[in-house]
Amino acid sequence: MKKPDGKVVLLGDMNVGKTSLLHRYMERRFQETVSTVGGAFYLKQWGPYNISIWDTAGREQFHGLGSMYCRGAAAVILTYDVNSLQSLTELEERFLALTDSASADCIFAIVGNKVDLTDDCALPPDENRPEKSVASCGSKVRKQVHAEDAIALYKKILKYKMLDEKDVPAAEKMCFETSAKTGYKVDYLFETVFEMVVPIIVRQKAEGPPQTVDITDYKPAKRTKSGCCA
Ligand SMILES: Nc1nc2c(ncn2[C@@H]2O[C@H](COP(=O)(O)OP(=O)(O)OP(=O)(O)O)[C@@H](O)[C@H]2O)c(=O)[nH]1
Ligand SMILES: [Mg+2]
Repeated sequence: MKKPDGKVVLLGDMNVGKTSLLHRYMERRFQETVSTVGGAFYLKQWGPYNISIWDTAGREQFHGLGSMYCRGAAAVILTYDVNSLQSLTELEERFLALTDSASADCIFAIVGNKVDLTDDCALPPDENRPEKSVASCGSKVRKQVHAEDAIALYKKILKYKMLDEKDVPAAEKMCFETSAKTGYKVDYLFETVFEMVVPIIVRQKAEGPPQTVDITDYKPAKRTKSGCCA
């Protein structure tokens, strides 16, 4: 197997559509998924580089694995469901700290998935959208999370990382809305991220940081009396 030159990690709550987004991009289709256990990755050739794209499990009991997967990541795609405000809140409360192990110049993208379920009929036509299902809005629900909410989160991330807005890509550029089901903006998301990680890969290769996942770092979640993981 080819050795990856750089790493992109998808993080976010269970059920937001991380696996579906990755399938849509890599396999060019939408299919029923099962909730991810642990993590898995695809290798994507991008120019002369091999980029590993890690799909992680959103379920609470796998939470401890997240920072291990993020180690040295050149980009983290924080994913939420546009129909669940809670899934956006979770990104800040549960997932952001996992990115402490990412590369110091890691790129952050915030992605609101499942826009096909919303009544946002103002979606512009997009050539990446292979199906027509966004056209009808009749039975759709009002979006719970709006672009401004995602932009506010992006700004909080910059604060958390102590980064200056003028040194990083603009919030508007790094907040995406997608549909893994219809394919809406999925290629655009991944390709924008890949373009941005190339300079990071070049720097990482020059410096030679470790790119491997060390499973000895994984600390299992504590078991509660009821037998569930806390
Ligand atoms: N309508 C719609 N459903 C979607 C979309 N993306 C994913 N789903 C559905 O949402 C459910 C969860 O999708 P997954 O891709 O498994 O979610 P996940 O984030 O990988 O979840 P975990 O692996 O548990 O962390 C599945 O039933 C998908 O078919 C989308 O864009 N639109
Ligand atoms: Mg999954």
